Amino acid sequence: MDEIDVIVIGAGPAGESAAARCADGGLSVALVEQRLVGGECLYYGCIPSKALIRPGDVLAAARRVPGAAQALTGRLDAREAFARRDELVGEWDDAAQLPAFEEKGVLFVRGPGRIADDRVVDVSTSDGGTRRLTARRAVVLATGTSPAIPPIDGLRRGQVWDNQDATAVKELPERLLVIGGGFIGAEMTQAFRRLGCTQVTVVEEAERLLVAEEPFAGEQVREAFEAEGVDVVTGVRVTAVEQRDTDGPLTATLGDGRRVTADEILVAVGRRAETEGLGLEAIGLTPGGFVEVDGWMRATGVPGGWLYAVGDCNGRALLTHMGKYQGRLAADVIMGKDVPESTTVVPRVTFTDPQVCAVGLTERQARERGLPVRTVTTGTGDVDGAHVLGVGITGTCKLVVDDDRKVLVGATFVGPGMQELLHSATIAIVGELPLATLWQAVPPFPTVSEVWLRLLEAYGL
Ligand SMILES: Cc1cc2nc3c(=O)[nH]c(=O)nc-3n(C[C@H](O)[C@H](O)[C@H](O)COP(=O)(O)OP(=O)(O)OC[C@H]3O[C@@H](n4cnc5c(N)ncnc54)[C@H](O)[C@@H]3O)c2cc1C
Ligand SMILES: NC(=O)c1ccc[n+]([C@@H]2O[C@H](COP(=O)([O-])OP(=O)(O)OC[C@H]3O[C@@H](n4cnc5c(N)ncnc54)[C@H](O)[C@@H]3O)[C@@H](O)[C@H]2O)c1
Repeated sequence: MDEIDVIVIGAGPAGESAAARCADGGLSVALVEQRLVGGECLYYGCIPSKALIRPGDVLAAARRVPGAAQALTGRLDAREAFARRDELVGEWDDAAQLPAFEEKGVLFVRGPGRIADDRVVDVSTSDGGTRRLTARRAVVLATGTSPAIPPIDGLRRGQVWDNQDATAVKELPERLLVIGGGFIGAEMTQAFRRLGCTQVTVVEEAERLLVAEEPFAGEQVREAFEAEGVDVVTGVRVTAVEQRDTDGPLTATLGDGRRVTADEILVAVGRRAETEGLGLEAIGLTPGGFVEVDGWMRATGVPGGWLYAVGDCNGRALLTHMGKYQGRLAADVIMGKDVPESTTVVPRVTFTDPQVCAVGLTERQARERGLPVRTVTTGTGDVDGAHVLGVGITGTCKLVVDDDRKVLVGATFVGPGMQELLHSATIAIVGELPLATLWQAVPPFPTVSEVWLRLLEAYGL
């Protein structure tokens, strides 16, 4: 029996960050992973998806620049893009990830972990045995999520693509149907169209793409998609899927009677927590759902405060950076540091073109909370920095202001390549900086960050 300070189950970004910080703080740590160290993010999420998006983004950026555009005479080479993706995901091998943990003295155990009792974790090992680990201080769950499969007539897991199939693609389908126009659906729709699919259709049941963001965001992304030849269907569900021959095309029937035939269907309708088979019932929790945590990542309803849940598996914010933040936070709490409870300010970037970069509350969310809201908007393409970047840059930037306190509670920037601008808004919101102070933060000329100036002027500064 191994006795250790902290056991982390799941070595995705959240588990990795919890384990690394505990080890850096001098605790003994065991990291348990059933598949690959790096998790969904590194092998089937953030990294491969961004690798597939990047070539099309660079080409689109160059096309906006007269002089550079004329140099673009060839076509995007999907095979080279796949090769670069393979390199970035380390050929789906985690050998390069392990040394960093070994150097920190982390005990790495490969196999599915399961809670057997309070502070006790059993890991099934490849030789058919079980290794029992006991935690002196804490067990941290970081087991992530898996794709949800919607109840659609005829649709079976395995017959359609999920995020793992899409991000590991080797052969481009001619026709792709994407079910779900959220983060994954929107990003992959455009990536596959730009990689060379001749027909891409995205079907979103809500009234617009990226429905959780400001309404103009989904509308502007839709316009861009349609201009690139994507068929965008919103406010409609897929009701049935049929496939005559295994490996043959699939035909989807939509709620409005339309039928769409495609060579592959990507299902991207959200995630479910990977908490089945974890032994949660042994400690009085319900398996299968997200593990509810308090502001310090401690699982609620578990006496003794020894169980933590970080990253996707607690359902708070299904994003790598938030999972890593929660991992650091949990580690600090386990080490007895006096730390404030988790921030609720979540920055998010949808890597479409135009990108949708948002942080904090949308106007609707702020109003629902009863805040005294005032909003200001400006055109992303209206500043000199955007003119210098290229022609035809469009999009909208918006601030949501708490008008009593004169501080920001939300911000959205839509436009190409806006991701690096977002952190300025995150700092303003987390720091609760008064607008009068933001007015003193002078954006350099000629950069797109001048949208800050326009927004504050629109507010009356
Ligand atoms: C296509 C796609 C693109 C994305 N793009 C972005 C992006 O650009 N930016 C962003 O911030 N987020 C993005 N995300 C979301 C991001 O991938 C997740 O938020 C992130 O991976 C969550 O990290 P995690 O550590 O909580 O879980 P995961 O990365 O899912 O890792 C969990 C790990 O736990 C392991 N595990 C599960 N159960 C057990 C068990 N019983 N025993 C041992 N090990 C176990 C799993 O094998 C896995 O390795 C994307 C997701 C997808 C699907
Ligand atoms: N750039 C990023 O940070 C990034 C990229 C990809 C994924 N992610 C993370 O991964 C998570 C999962 O992504 P996702 O796109 O699967 O989920 P999502 O919640 O972002 O979007 C799912 C969409 O599917 C729609 N939907 C649900 N059922 C449907 C149905 N039957 N037919 C048609 N539409 C349906 C929903 O209305 C929603 O718009 C996200 O929550 C996000 O946090 C982040």
